[in-house]
Amino acid sequence: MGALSNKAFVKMNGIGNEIVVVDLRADTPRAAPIAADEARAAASPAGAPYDQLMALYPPRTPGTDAFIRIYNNDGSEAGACGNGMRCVATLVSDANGKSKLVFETGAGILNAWKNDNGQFTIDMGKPRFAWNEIPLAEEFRDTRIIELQIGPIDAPILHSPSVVNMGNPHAIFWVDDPYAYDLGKFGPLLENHPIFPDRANITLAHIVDREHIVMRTWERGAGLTRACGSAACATAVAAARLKRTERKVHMTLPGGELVIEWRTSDDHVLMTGPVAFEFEGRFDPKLFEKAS
Ligand SMILES: N[C@H](CCC[C@H](N)C(=O)O)C(=O)O
Repeated sequence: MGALSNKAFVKMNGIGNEIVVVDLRADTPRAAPIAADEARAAASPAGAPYDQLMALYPPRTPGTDAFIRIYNNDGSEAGACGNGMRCVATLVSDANGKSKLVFETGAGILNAWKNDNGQFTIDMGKPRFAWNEIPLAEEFRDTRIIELQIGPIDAPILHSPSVVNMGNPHAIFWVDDPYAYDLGKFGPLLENHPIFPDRANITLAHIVDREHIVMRTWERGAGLTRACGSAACATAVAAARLKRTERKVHMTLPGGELVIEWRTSDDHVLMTGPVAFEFEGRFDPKLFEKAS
């Protein structure tokens, strides 16, 4: 029997990024990682359709509140999910009354804290820029802009993205209007481009001024979403690296607004924004009969 069968879940969203949270911390014996076909079954219409599922496991490192595994709706696992982390932080804080929390994910340990307005800030850690850390399939000495294009060779439709690893791989294409492109068509081509051996999240971004960026994202393993928090972090960092913005910017995504700050003192990226509760439910065991 899989880890999700008959398990309670909370459906939330982080500015429209569809998030399902499952708390497996009290399971005995300790809950197993969620199999890819089980994650896909949970995302089906008879389950709880999501962009990301955040599964909470008992802490692995003393002093942390939970170990978190993040699943995309195609069953793949991700190292980071900014919007999902704000959802988890809100739930855990509501339950234990703490306004400062520490979580561990596949990408490392991260801190979260509640602001006076009730919104959570997530410390997403340090961005990484080396070509083999993104990762890219071939060496680029400068990842602020890399050579990559789609469309006709002499009139490319999208070209010259910035690349950043924010716990997961991101490519950001700078455009005048992120809504003027068929991202549903180009997103999968770029996500699966051979230059990205681990695939990549694909963002189209427009720099409005030195403190404001408009963007939208085709997510690796989840497709078009209304918001991707780690992409907002990656985009803010990439724009600041190009010296086109300040290190603190507000970001407009299809589902809402985030504030991103790339802190000078330690190079960590801080993401702040709202979350919303939608409903609670329980996964029907029948969903997983065909899943392993
Ligand atoms: N929606 C998420 C990102 C999910 C990451 C995922 N699509 C991947 O890297 O595989 C966010 O708010 O950061």
